[in-house]
Amino acid sequence: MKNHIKIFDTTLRDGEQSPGCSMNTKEKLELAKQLEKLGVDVIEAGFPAASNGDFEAVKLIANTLNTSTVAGLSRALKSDIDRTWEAIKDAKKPRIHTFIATSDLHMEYKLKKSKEEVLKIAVDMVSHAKNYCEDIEFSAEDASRSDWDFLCQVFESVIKAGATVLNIPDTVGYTVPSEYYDLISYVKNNVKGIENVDISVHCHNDLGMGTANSLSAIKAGANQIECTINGIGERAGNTALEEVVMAINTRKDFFNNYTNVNSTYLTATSKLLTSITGIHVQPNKAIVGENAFSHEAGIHQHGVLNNKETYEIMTPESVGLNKNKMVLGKHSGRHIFEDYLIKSGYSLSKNELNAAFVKFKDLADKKKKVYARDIDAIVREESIKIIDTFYLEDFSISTGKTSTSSAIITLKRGDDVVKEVAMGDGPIDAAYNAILKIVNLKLNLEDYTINSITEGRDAQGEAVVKLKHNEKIYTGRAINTDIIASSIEAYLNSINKIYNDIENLQ
Ligand SMILES: CC(=O)SCCNC(=O)CCNC(=O)[C@H](O)C(C)(C)COP(=O)(O)OP(=O)(O)OC[C@H]1O[C@@H](n2cnc3c(N)ncnc32)[C@H](O)[C@@H]1OP(=O)(O)O
Ligand SMILES: CC(C)C(=O)C(=O)O
Ligand SMILES: [Mg+2]
Repeated sequence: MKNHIKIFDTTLRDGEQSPGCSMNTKEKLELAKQLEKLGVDVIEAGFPAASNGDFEAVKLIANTLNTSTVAGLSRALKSDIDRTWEAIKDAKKPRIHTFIATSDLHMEYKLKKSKEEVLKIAVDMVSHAKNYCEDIEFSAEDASRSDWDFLCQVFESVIKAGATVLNIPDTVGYTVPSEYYDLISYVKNNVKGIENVDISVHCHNDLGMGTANSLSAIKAGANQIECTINGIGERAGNTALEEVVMAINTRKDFFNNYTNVNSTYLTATSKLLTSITGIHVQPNKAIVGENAFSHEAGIHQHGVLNNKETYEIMTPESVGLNKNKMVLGKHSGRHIFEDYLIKSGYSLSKNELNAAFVKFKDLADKKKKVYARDIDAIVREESIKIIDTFYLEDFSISTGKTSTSSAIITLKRGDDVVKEVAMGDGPIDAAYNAILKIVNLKLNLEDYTINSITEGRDAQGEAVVKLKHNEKIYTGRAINTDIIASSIEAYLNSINKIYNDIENLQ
């Protein structure tokens, strides 16, 4: 029997506590809806007593969501709990989450209270919250640095007072996996009534062990993980949701657990958070980093070309990405280089390929990034076979919000100059339709992308166009600060490769 691990997302509360991650009501609601779509069990929407703005955001989220439980955080203080209930009372599934610190350090210096006082406050406030709501989570802040027996005493008492979820936070990211495993096991074995409540863990990343500690805790019997998208949160952040979900999915053999999260929405959710906060994910971040499914090393690329499982433990599709990325660089080998050239529509002899590969390696030694245009230049040098049939002489585009786009394209073929006009769904489509009238080919546009490869208002846009002709894919590329020009040139580049093949066959 597999066990359900509940995912408690606190991006909107602990995540929002990261410097620079404050969100307004509209942004919080948008993210909350995405988290519900992602399938998280509990969304901690905020700390209603923190500000009127947070109160309104939590209330709006509570009134909008349908399937996820909506939790609001409160100190162990009547006024905080009252304010939280006011915000979440209309939720389909409301939860009051209240907390108080149990470590000697926090009790002495922060709360200035004795153990007995803290125990009483915890019980009284859980009882107070229970008057409002059935679902009550109690967190013992700084649990991992607390006296274990005192912690058990507090937990046993709050269960009697009505707590339905016990959270054992590693508030300052201090613990390590085996110690945390022992702590969860100790609590499980020494708290009466614990079998009737959920055991939750909430880890921070100060030593980079948030995910490892959370996973170790579920091995010890925890059944709720508190986490955030992209791992944002206080200081070095919280356990990253995408990491625990994919670890549980990927290592079913080890954990024998499942979550309700639809992992194919992970990338979209991560990107939504980045677009709201403006805080980018590091490229080597597990699951959602730009390099998480990229390969640059030749030995790896060769393995992946033969069987992706050689170097990919999960598929890019399973996290909502289209495909992996093969980066051509100084560590790449002949197999991937040849594969790239074939997919780009080049047909080189063995000797040409070898010579181009040597030049590519020399260039990669000098440049940090080798772009497609660099490889095009190398290949063109090596293979005089690719001769442009068509040159772009001129273009003129007319487009607007309410008018249909039209394009006039002038191409040169040898000494002939041909001009055509066409309409289209947008300027690029109009331009491509005009070119098609001139080149007289039956083509299928398989893919079109435009990316900026430099920064600023004068950024260079690289257009990549994949055309299918007679079952073969031809990739055209072009770079220009004018993205319409680069789009037209990339299309022509692809067409010239097709013509090149046609002429070679004759
Ligand atoms: C580990 C965590 O992430 S805990 C959550 C942390 N999140 C936040 O703090 C964000 C929201 N916080 C806030 O907006 C503000 O801190 C507020 C509104 C909650 C309180 O603001 P203020 O009243 O100005 O107090 P301030 O933040 O300076 O100090 C905290 C007070 O709460 C007390 N306190 C701290 N934790 C708790 C608790 N769990 N239960 C009861 N009281 C607590 C402190 O002892 C201190 O009390 P004092 O004012 O009597 O000395
Ligand atoms: C409020 C609690 C759960 C918390 O964020 C922590 O202890 O880190
Ligand atoms: Mg926290």
